[in-house]
Amino acid sequence: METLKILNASQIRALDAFTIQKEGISSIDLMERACATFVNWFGQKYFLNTKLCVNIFCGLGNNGGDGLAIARLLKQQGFCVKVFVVQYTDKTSADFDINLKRLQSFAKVNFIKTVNDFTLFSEIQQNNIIIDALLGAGINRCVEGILKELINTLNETTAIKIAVDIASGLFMDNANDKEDVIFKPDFTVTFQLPKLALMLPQNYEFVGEWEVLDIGLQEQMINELPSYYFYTAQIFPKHRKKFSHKGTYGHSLILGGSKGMMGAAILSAKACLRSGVGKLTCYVPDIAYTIMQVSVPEAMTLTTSDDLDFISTHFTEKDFEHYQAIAIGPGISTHPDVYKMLESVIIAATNKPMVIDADALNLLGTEEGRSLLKQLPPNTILTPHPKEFQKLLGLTWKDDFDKLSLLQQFAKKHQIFVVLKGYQTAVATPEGDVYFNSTGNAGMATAGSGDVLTGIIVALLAQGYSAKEAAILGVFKHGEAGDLAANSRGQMAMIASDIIDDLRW
Ligand SMILES: NC(=O)C1=CN([C@@H]2O[C@H](COP(=O)(O)OP(=O)(O)OC[C@H]3O[C@@H](n4cnc5c(N)ncnc54)[C@H](O)[C@@H]3O)[C@@H](O)[C@H]2O)[C@@H](O)CC1
Ligand SMILES: [K+]
Repeated sequence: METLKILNASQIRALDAFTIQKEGISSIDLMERACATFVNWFGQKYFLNTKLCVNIFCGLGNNGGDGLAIARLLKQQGFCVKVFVVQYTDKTSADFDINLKRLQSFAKVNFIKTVNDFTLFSEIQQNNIIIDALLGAGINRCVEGILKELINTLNETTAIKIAVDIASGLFMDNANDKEDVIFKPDFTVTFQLPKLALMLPQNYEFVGEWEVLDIGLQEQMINELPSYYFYTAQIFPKHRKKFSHKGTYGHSLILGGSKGMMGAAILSAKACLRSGVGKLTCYVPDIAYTIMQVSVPEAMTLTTSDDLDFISTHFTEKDFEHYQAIAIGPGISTHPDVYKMLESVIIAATNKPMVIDADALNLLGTEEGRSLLKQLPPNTILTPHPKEFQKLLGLTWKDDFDKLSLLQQFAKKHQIFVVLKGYQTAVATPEGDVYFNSTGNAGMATAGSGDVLTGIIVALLAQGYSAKEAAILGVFKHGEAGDLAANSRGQMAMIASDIIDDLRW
């Protein structure tokens, strides 16, 4: 698994300083390296678009210093560049000063002191570019005064907007107030590592698409610095053995379905079979026996014998002895008898890897259900979307940073994995670590998509992947299949079955 560690602003400052000391370079050299990397990225993206004018807005600290260096390097590459420095204070950083001198020797720099000076850039057009180098990682309060006016004005333009390192005004490690004025970029180009602020849904319009540029900060220190947060960049499944047979890859049990909701169980079953499991048994209500047998011929089917619309069986440990992993939830309904069934499963599955989803989460998210949480076997995987997670908690959160911390506490308290679904799905571990997923798209916000994920995860569990591997890899491959489906037919046309069809291992 390849992950990028997410470090906070002060850790990144320490990392910068360590790199400078270790390599025996000066901070201005590191800035130059970062800016050259940025300009290389920019050149690859906009090389053919010679007509565009690049408007670079610089603050007075090192983010502003970056802006000045980027201006110089872009000008050297033949881009049309206009530079604006906002003089909101008298204080400048040393590297800002050096880069201002370097730039002024061959380019004009416009200074903005008051709103009246905004006429200097009034002609920014639709196909122009704005580079935001006003404030970066050094921000310690919300923006005010001339900076606020400027950011509001820039946000109203139709130009393509690019933030250097992080959008000006956006806090890296904690929540902004709703009223804060923040630059709204189309792209955030951030240095070395992703930042926590880029992971959270509430910041979406202040991030846009984002990309990390490797500026060669010291790997050794990145490895040593502690963090709870990781971004899953790439992850590979294990190889299958040549002399293996279906017994090698485990037997999954999916408990799912009720009248009118058999689709959920079928989607889970198909996704499970497409994810390398050796054998699959689906336990469904009596009324759904034929439906399951016809829809998923590869799966064995067991049923209740009570003629009911839902599964109300009371399971014991013995019922599960032939299975390596269990999934419960897709389409089971929230009937009180189903709650009793769920309770029996949780008690009987003490030593089985298990994934709990959908209606099973709704049942656990009731007053009565929450008391069952402490009985969950360690390492159980829960896959709630935010609404389900809110019910599981029995309380709501102030903002996404608060939600994240509640997620970590919840996973730690119950010693389980919680897959909080959404864009950049967050997988929380019993240690309180969080892995943000890098695959997936809004086309996956469609009925049945979660059932597919449950099927993938239970297949991985049955094959002997640890709960951590199954949750992180499952989420990653689910998103990857979603991206393939979106590429072939577009996000709006996607349905959950397309995600199954596009699973590639
Ligand atoms: N440290 C390094 O070696 C490197 C730093 N780099 C750049 O440096 C940036 C960080 O630079 P700085 O630490 O100088 O900080 P910034 O340039 O983000 O901010 C400058 C200063 O503005 C003040 N400030 C904070 N909040 C403010 C607000 N709301 N309104 C007005 N002023 C405010 C603070 O005194 C802060 O130090 C990074 O984001 C990155 O762009 C890159 O050049 C890569 C290398
Ligand atoms: K910025």
